[in-house]
Amino acid sequence: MQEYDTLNSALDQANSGDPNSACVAALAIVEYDRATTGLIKAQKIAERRSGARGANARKALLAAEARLKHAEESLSNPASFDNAVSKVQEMLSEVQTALDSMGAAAAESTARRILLGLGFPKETLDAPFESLSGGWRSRCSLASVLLQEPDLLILDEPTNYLDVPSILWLQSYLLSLENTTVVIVAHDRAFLDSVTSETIIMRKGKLTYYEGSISVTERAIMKKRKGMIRMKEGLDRKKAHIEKGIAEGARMARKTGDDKRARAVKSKQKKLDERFGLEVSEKGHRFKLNRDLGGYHLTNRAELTIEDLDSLINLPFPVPEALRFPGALCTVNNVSFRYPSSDRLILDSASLVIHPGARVGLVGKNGEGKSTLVKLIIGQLRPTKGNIERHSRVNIGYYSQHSVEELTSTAVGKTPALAYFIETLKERNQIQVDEQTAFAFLGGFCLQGKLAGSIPIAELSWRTEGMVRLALALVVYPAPQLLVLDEVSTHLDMDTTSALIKSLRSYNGAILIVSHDRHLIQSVIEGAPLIPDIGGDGSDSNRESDEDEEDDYNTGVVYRVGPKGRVEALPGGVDDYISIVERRLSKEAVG
Ligand SMILES: Nc1ncnc2c1ncn2[C@@H]1O[C@H](COP(=O)(O)OP(=O)(O)OP(=O)(O)O)[C@@H](O)[C@H]1O
Repeated sequence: MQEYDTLNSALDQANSGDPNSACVAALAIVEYDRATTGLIKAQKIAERRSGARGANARKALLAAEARLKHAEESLSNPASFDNAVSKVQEMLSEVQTALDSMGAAAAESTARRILLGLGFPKETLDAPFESLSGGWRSRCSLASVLLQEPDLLILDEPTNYLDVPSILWLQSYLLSLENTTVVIVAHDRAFLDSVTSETIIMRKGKLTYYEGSISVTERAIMKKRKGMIRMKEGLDRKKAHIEKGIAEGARMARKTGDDKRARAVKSKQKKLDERFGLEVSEKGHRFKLNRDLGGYHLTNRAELTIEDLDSLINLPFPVPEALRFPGALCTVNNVSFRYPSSDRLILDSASLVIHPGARVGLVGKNGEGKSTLVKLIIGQLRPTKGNIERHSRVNIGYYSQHSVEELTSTAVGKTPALAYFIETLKERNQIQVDEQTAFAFLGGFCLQGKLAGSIPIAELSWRTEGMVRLALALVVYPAPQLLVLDEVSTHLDMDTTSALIKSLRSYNGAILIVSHDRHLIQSVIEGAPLIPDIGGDGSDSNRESDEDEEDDYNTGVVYRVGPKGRVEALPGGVDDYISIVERRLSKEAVG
């Protein structure tokens, strides 16, 4: 403490007078203080100890006395004082240069701007890091990486735990970095589409490079694949026609003993064997095997192979039974809510109706009350004011944000997925399911073989993803008429999210989704294409990639759970919400 006091008073001197002398004096005094403390300690030890240990202690005492003498000399000797001053000056100028190059003067204000952009409330900016929860700590780490403005910025799933306002802020921040190359691993399609211009897809251990964002890339792959399929169909028809001609010619040659015809047939067969296959190269010109494909080839044409792009993931959702009695599944009438432990009104006079087969999306900033509204809808919480009516026969399936955490609890984590699935369905839904059926069902969710039968849940190699699939399988197995999904895509990769979107789009039951994933809401609730048309030319070739899209998709309503507990339907859906947020962000940037 004494040393800090010395340094602090030196700092005061530095601010008011000669900084160099003050620094050197401070360092010399600190050294003198240390030496004095060391000497006192050494004296005490030497007094207490006898024998060999006492001799050692006395040696240490002599050393301490020597250090003290040296420190006293350096305080009084003008030559070493000057030497120290020039060394300190050198150090100070190096530090100053480094600080200038880092933009240190503006560092604090930039750090505050980044933290606010990533959603930190003003009052938490100066709170100790240890006091932050896990989600806020990750945001803080992201902020510190952004602050460094490196030449190469690698971000692994930066949008996890970020809400839409923070994601939009991050998008514009990344786009503003002129001298930084950014490499992003992410599953948020809308985010990737807005910030990336090149895509590397890793599949089956192979990396393939593409120009354009993920959606541009996927549309291009689909288009190329469609072209290949058409070409293959044409070739197959042509081949069948030639083969028929050859068979006919050979039959006639045999019947008439016509050698000339037999030779012509043989030549046709040779041509078919050697020169049949791919006719157009990737660049669009006429395909020549020896020019367009490296290596030695026995034939002149390459076999036309069409890569199977269909995702291996397929989440089979059972079909819910229609309710025999008509009526809404859930009606929220003027509901207000506050937690008993708090004064804050989380929801104020909220109203909404969910009809059978409806699509409902909830968007809003972190902490605005989306999950609270969901818990009221499913009956886990009761309104403080107003009322909620539920259809008397409705079966509700609820995937909570905490489903994965529940599965990591020690007791559950030791159980294999299959046993947990059977047991939980029995407990939660009074559904008895036999092993074979459960095994087959989990297989559809990529929990096959040992992954389902013997490996404990906590030891699954792709743990979180596997747990989301298990939790989801449990929620959809009873085929609920109302499926409620709160932040289901946070831990899913893009292939699984796409499979989930497909399953949800064809689900007959009503769906309520809470998500910060704009694409998930837009494609499930608003019926937007599975792969957005970023180019926007709307040509037939682009439509071709939407083979799974239905023209008469039952589009739904997106509600914003906003400030002061208000819940409002957004006529323009997610786009409206994005505009609201962008307006706020640009106001804040000006302010
Ligand atoms: N059991 C509780 N007791 C008191 N306050 C709570 C409780 N649960 C949640 N809250 C508070 O209620 C507010 C709304 O929380 P809620 O989880 O509904 O927000 P959210 O919009 O779903 O947020 P997120 O996007 O982060 O999931 C938050 O400020 C939260 O801290």
